[in-house]
Amino acid sequence: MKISVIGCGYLGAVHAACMAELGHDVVGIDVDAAKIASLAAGAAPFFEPGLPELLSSGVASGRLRFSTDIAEARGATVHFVAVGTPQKPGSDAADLRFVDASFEALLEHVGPGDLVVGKSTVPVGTASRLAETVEAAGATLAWNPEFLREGFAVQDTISPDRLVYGVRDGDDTSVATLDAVYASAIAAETPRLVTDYATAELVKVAANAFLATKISFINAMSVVADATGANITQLADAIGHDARIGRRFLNAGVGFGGGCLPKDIRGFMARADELGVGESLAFLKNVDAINLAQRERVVQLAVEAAGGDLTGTRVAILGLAFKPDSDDVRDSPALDVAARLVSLGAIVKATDPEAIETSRRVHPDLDYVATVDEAAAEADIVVLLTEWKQYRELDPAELASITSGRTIIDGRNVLDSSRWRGAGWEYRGLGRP
Ligand SMILES: NC(=O)c1ccc[n+]([C@@H]2O[C@H](COP(=O)([O-])OP(=O)(O)OC[C@H]3O[C@@H](n4cnc5c(N)ncnc54)[C@H](O)[C@@H]3O)[C@@H](O)[C@H]2O)c1
Ligand SMILES: O=c1ccn([C@@H]2O[C@H](COP(=O)(O)OP(=O)(O)O[C@H]3O[C@H](CO)[C@@H](O)[C@H](O)[C@H]3O)[C@@H](O)[C@H]2O)c(=O)[nH]1
Repeated sequence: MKISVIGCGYLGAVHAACMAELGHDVVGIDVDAAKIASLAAGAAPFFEPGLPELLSSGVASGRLRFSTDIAEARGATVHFVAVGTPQKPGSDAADLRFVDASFEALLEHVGPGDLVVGKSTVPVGTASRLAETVEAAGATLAWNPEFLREGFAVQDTISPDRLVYGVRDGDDTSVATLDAVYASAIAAETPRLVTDYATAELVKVAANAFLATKISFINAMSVVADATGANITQLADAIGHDARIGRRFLNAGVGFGGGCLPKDIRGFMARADELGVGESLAFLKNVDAINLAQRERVVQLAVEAAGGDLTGTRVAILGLAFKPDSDDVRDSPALDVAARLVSLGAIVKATDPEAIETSRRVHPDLDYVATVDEAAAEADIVVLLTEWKQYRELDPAELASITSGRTIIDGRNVLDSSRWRGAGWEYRGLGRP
């Protein structure tokens, strides 16, 4: 099939490359000329495992092209829209200006019978509004929310755990078109749910709200664990054995960040307010507040370790990305904590395997170093904030040979506390006695 993908960021670039991998003829379009130049050369403009291989093979095969010219969408029959929907400046609501602009530009180039497919995460009600303009242009709209996780984006796109198609009632043609797009997943019997627009939009934000709630639940438990000497990891293991609860997304730590969970729960609350049902989502305010408080807890652990005043204390920060296997620092708890420690007078050296350049764009003032050794040299306190594999596997004895202090703050609760204590370190986690 001939496919266009409008918006080639963390979602769209992966989607375009995966669609080409599945055998489709794909053009990816973005207004960011630098991003398109990189993609057109077969190089990933951000870190995502598996993406470089798909880009280079797709571009080499001729099945994958990139352009800044929206007119290149002409000729495709399925058009995915994957532009950003960030938080509106000064508000909790989603900013739809990129969605509106991309639809306006795209609709000048769609043909009769084309299918426009919304992938961006949008406030419920957006699709039915956009459907009118799409239909006026002779095309049809479907909303097909995306559930991929950064770090696993390629596998999540090729083999999703479910597909959701939001379509007009009885629109079997769009369902058949999407089934053809996702033929390999359909053949693998991936659950596929056909819904109306509103349900498809809500499925997406409800899923993220649930995940955020699960993380804040365990983080709230970690506060109680700290107050009682209980161990949050054992608690999570124990409740996680209950299949109704499940162990995944019960890792207490510095909390959730990224370009999705934080802004999606806020956008969901803002939309619910507009709909007059804000009270029903009031609990999400606590989810957000608990999450942000985790960052402060880590900062306080550092203040305590420094004897009450961080002025002049040398702190090594390990990890800046919002999660491992990503260079994304949008709303990253790690980068936020690093900046707060600096503002409290600490002398911070920060490192990350992939996220230094992206961090530098947000906080050019921070002192970035390439390796753990450089960050930890002479440090009084070491703070682990993103659980990259290489940080989880750190050898406490080796690290002790280069640091001045012996305090490790495990902001992700991933280190073996007895091993670190056994090697002479003061170990501090969140809810870990
Ligand atoms: N990142 C994820 O893991 C993920 C997963 C599921 C859903 N989503 C949703 O997908 C959407 C995109 O997220 P993202 O993380 O890829 O954002 P992003 O900021 O990385 O990418 C958005 C891209 O859209 C481009 N763009 C903006 N206006 C445009 C226009 N008029 N025409 C063409 N391109 C335009 C930008 O230049 C940018 O490259 C959001 O709604 C997000 O909530 C993201
Ligand atoms: O037990 C856990 C699990 C995750 N996190 C944090 O939660 C954040 C989000 O993690 P994750 O959900 O794995 O990453 P994303 O790539 O942001 O993916 C989420 O957001 C995407 C965009 O909407 C959705 O498509 C995905 O389904 C949804 O998981 C990260 O900061 C993690 O460190 C925790 O603190 N504890």
